[in-house]
Amino acid sequence: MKILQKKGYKVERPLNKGSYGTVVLAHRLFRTSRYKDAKYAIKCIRKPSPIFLDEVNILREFSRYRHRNIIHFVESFEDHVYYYVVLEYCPFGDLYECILNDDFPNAKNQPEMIKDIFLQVIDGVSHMHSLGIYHRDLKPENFLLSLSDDGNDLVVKISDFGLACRDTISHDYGTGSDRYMAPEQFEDVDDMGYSPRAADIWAIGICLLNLIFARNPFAYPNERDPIFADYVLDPMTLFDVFPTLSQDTYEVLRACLCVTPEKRSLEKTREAVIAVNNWTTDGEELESIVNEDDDFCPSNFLFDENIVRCTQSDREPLRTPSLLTPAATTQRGLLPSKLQPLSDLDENVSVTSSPQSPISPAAVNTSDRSYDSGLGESLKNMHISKPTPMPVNTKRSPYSCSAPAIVFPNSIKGNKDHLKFGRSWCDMDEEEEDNLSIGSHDNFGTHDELNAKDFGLADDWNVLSQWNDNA
Ligand SMILES: Nc1ncnc2c1ncn2[C@@H]1O[C@H](COP(=O)(O)OP(=O)(O)OP(=O)(O)O)[C@@H](O)[C@H]1O
Repeated sequence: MKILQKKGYKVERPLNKGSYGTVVLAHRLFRTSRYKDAKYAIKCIRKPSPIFLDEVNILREFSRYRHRNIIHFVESFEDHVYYYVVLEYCPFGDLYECILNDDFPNAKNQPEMIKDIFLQVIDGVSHMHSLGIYHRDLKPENFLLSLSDDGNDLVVKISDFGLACRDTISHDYGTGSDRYMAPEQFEDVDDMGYSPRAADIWAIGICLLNLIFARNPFAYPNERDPIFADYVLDPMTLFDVFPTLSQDTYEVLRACLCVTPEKRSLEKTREAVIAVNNWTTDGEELESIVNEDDDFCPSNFLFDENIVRCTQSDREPLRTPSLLTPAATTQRGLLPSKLQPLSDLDENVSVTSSPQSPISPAAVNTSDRSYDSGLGESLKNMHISKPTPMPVNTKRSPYSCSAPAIVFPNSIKGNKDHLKFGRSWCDMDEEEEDNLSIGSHDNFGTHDELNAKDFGLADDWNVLSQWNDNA
């Protein structure tokens, strides 16, 4: 019961709730050379857990081959109720939070920062892949933010390896989060499996669009999403979805958001990012914006180190269901058995013409349907700052009037022995959301006496409080 205390940690407050348990902030009761930091994040995973061992094994490997852009694992232990994973604490939140709160410097005003952040993401992913580890759930929620040791730089840390694998070919279709999933990862098209490496590269392409536009391009990578369908036919339709998309950004996407997995390249993505002068067409070039007075300074962005910026449990939901292995009876039956033949980013496509309104095959072919019904509705629901609640266990097809509903399996909350799943905390059902809606952003940041009940963390929090109190 008092294992945390015995191990030298005192829990301060819950940080957030993930699919598998609660993450708490704890400080060390005494420091040693091994435990240099004052604060740690402890992921408390309720037993039984399908992911604990795999995640810890992968985290251990990262501690042998440390990288500044991968979360640092400290130790793990367990009692009869929980597994505990002790991690370095990232006090400045995750990228999702920054995008959602609009306090992440935007593409127009801080283009260099977007470049820096994204290059760090690429570095972290590249290191991970060099160790033969593939994340499969890369998304802004899993990019935590910290400061460099000298306090001058914002450092991105890739976290949450609960869905990571070492398979070069995976058959776990539907693993990850719909909006970030590569098409071949989303559903089984030809029973050939998919490359998790290539799937990760696709995901970071989506993350880049999140960073620049605070939106997701696709609700899910299936042709029943009209925007994705158009993209498959002609990638330049992205210029319709994001009217201020720059040619530079498009060049980056040409390297990572290829529908054909084999064409995705992390190295080419990196080269294209380095070459970016402007992310959007509504800003000036990087050089003219970043002058001496306006130089990037993390402390301006990050404010007070003591403010816990991450993990407000009341943050607006960004619907990104994370299914590890969807049940056989799920949306699979509702999806077309095969994707249409996929076109790709065409190396020969002329991109020198005005990118704003490409006359694309998709646009021509779909002239008889209401584009608004798909695009407008889709964008409305995809805009990160105005998310629409979409309970996990109810029909969800807000993207297109014509799209059949996707029904999540009831069993997702039931017997999990046969169904390993990962739900982002923001994909909770309505009942859970009601519990969360009471808390406020300010309260979380300013009151140490956190009312955990208001944040839906009551169960775990009460147990953890008892451990501390009884100690
Ligand atoms: N080291 C950390 N420092 C600060 N906050 C953290 C840390 N680790 C996790 N968190 C917070 O806790 C949340 C949940 O953590 P994590 O994603 O590891 O759990 P999970 O149960 O695997 O979640 P998911 O539902 O995404 O699968 C994160 O989104 C983040 O807000």
